[in-house]
Amino acid sequence: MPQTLTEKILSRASGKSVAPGDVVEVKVDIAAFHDLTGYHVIEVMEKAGMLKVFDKQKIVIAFDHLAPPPDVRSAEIQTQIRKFVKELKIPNFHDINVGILHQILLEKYANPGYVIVAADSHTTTSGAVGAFAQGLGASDVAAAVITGKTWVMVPQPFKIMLEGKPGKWINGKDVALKILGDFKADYFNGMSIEIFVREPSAFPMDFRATVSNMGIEMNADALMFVPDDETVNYIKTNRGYEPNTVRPDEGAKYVDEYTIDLGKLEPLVAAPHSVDNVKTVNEVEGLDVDQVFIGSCTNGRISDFEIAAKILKGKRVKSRCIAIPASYDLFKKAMELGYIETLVNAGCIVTYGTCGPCLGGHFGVAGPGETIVSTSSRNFKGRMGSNDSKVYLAGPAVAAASALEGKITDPRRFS
Ligand SMILES: CC(C)[C@H](C(=O)O)[C@@H](O)C(=O)O
Ligand code: SF4
Repeated sequence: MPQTLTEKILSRASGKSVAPGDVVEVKVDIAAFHDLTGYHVIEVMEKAGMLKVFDKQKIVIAFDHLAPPPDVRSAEIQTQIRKFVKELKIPNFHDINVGILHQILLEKYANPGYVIVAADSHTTTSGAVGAFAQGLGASDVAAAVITGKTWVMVPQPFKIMLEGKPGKWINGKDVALKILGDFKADYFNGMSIEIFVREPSAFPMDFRATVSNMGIEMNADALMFVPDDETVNYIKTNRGYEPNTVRPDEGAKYVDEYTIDLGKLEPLVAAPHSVDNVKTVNEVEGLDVDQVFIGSCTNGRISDFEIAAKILKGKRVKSRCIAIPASYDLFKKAMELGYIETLVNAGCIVTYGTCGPCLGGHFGVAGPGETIVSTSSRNFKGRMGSNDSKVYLAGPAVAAASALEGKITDPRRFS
């Protein structure tokens, strides 16, 4: 029987041929956690009396939510995790100066065909390279860390085809929001989305990462880009080796199919307070904006900063603007390319590698009555701070254009 990517990966990982609906035990290739959930993962391991890991090389830990620690409790949590790392001699530990877990997984560890579990919902991000990547609760991750195994119900595979080339200011976010607007946030429950890109180079890894990242906002069990030349090039360029790839078989069966013509997309936003309250930028243009956030594991990559820098070059922002590349490596690259200088000269506050304001933690929490335009993943009530603030999710072009004008702005004005 021809197999989908989902079936192929889960068949390999479980050691038997699987079909949608099967509940199987699978071997994990990577189990990961960050500071905020790591605390609970370790607590579960301690309570179970099993403070051990199945394979040191396959555990990845990063400090991002509480990086650098905004309060004493956060500092304590990080100290405790550092102790765990030292005692168990975990090599793949990334302290506060490296980046957001999902970006680190993408840059350094995720490979096509891998099964990745991490104690964070946006683990789906690694689907950008064709990994079956799922966020799990702390107890399930603790079990995977100890045993190297987890269980899954094999999801129903859904096929999405991306055709054509995106226009100048269109980015992965517009594709994610298009899917969310057309299907609504709970549609893909129990499904895995497999995305085929007709012209691989037209939809680069940064864009793919944004869409995979928001797979969890679509409630999908996984969102994977079918590995192609772009996947191989990305891994080769970043890590110096050519990965093994895995692709669905010809004739594999999907529950449904849907095609997006990238050339026809326009800049989209998700208006408060849900990710599927999707509108075109023109429908909300002109609304006053207090703060703009360009960053997060959703849209804090080089192409996001490139787009923002193009719009902000030689100008000055009218609203507050906080910009955070998702990792130290991305920050350095953005610095070399002059994007950081451009953003700083435009009046943005720039740092790197923290979740910061994305979940209202620190580094620019939204105040009562404020309107935020954010390139991050969620706009639920109170997500970025006050319950009385409003968050509009958008790609970097809408975010930068809005910062510049101090109100929601169509970036196509800057063409
Ligand atoms: C704190 C963490 C558990 C959470 C998640 O799982 O996604 C956070 O990263 C988020 O984006 O809301
Ligand atoms: S950047 Fe935001 S979405 Fe990503 S892991 Fe951090 S809090 Fe979650």
